[in-house]
Amino acid sequence: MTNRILVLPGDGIGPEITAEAVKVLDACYEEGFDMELVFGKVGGDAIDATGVPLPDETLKAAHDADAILLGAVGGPKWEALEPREHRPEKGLLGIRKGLELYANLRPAILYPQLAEASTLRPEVVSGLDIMIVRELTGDIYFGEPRGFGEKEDGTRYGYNTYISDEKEIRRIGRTAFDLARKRNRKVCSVDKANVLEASMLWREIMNDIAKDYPDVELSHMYIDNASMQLVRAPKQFDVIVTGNMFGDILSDEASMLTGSIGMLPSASLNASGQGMFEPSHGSAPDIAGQNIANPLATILSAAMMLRYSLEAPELADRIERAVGDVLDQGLRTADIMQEGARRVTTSEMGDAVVEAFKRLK
Ligand SMILES: NC(=O)C1=CN([C@@H]2O[C@H](COP(=O)(O)OP(=O)(O)OC[C@H]3O[C@@H](n4cnc5c(N)ncnc54)[C@H](O)[C@@H]3O)[C@@H](O)[C@H]2O)C=CC1
Ligand SMILES: CC(C)CC(=O)C(=O)O
Ligand SMILES: [Mg+2]
Repeated sequence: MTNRILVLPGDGIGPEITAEAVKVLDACYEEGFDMELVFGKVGGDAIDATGVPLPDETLKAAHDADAILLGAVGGPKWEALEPREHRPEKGLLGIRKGLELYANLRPAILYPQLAEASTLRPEVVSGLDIMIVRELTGDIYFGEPRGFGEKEDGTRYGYNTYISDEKEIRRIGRTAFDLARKRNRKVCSVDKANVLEASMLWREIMNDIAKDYPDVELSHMYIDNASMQLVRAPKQFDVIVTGNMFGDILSDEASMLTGSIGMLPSASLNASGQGMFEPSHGSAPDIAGQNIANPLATILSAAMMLRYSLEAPELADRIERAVGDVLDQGLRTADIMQEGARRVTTSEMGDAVVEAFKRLK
């Protein structure tokens, strides 16, 4: 069966990094992986072409695809655009919601070759392998009402609603516990249940789910403490399960433990296993167009796509080994550059991964 992959390069460094992941997918194709790539527009790229960040055509193509590979969206060109529903980020959120991609998996794995690139001492991070499970279609990013208002005295305000419902909490909780069973059987649920009602319900439901998983250890941590613990002693964590906003922030923090945000891939899955795969970072406008961005997070996201949505785990393993191989060779983009290593461009890094992939049959 032909695997239909929708590629959405997006904005900023998006086109540069997705091009490198596509090279790796092409190498899979050359070895018999049956796929068809379809290209589409989202974010600022779509706004420039059609006036909206998520054209109907893109959403339909997303529904029709077996998996989606996305670069990143957003940038200064569109950040003050009105109406705000038409800003690039709404295109990304629209796909997540439209396909009900509620389970965002963000693995923070330290490649041993990058121990020196981590912001923490090697002994604190060596062997680091955390799975952050972030709820992706609820929380304050989607809660209504939201908007701006004005008080009687003329003071303006902005407001959002943090709402978590039982169904959403249960399904993401189960995702986390199921994953923990395949790992080290430890789930840490991160919330702010000392202050927020939405978090109090979250914690109650997590405790309830835990009754079905007596073999998995559940702990709870407040988000402020978790942010601190993640840089104090990150190896205490196995699976972290948390809400949309806390997970967004914690995963960027965790990325620095692995050397760079350019190393952190992600999978966003729905109940039928369909998924969107994208690096955890944004469109990096500060380095866009210079061929210096790290494409490895996107290449590793393509590997997650092969593992989680397209039933080709052996190709996923091989891509991950190829990434290890290029790091062994001492090849580094600017963000993970180390003394004695060889600095390479975005496209040189992609070429090197393809070369290693072909060699590591
Ligand atoms: N999934 C998405 O499409 C996301 C989009 N955004 C959007 O991206 C734009 C920029 O947001 P920022 O807050 O600056 O976050 P960002 O993640 O784009 O960049 C933060 C910093 O990390 C660096 N960086 C990011 N990816 C890199 C890579 N692959 N290689 C080397 N360095 C890398 C950037 O150069 C920058 O210094 C905004 O419009 C934001 O809304 C932000 C996060 C996620
Ligand atoms: C548009 C943002 C919510 C995207 C983001 O920062 C993320 O998913 O990490
Ligand atoms: Mg983010």
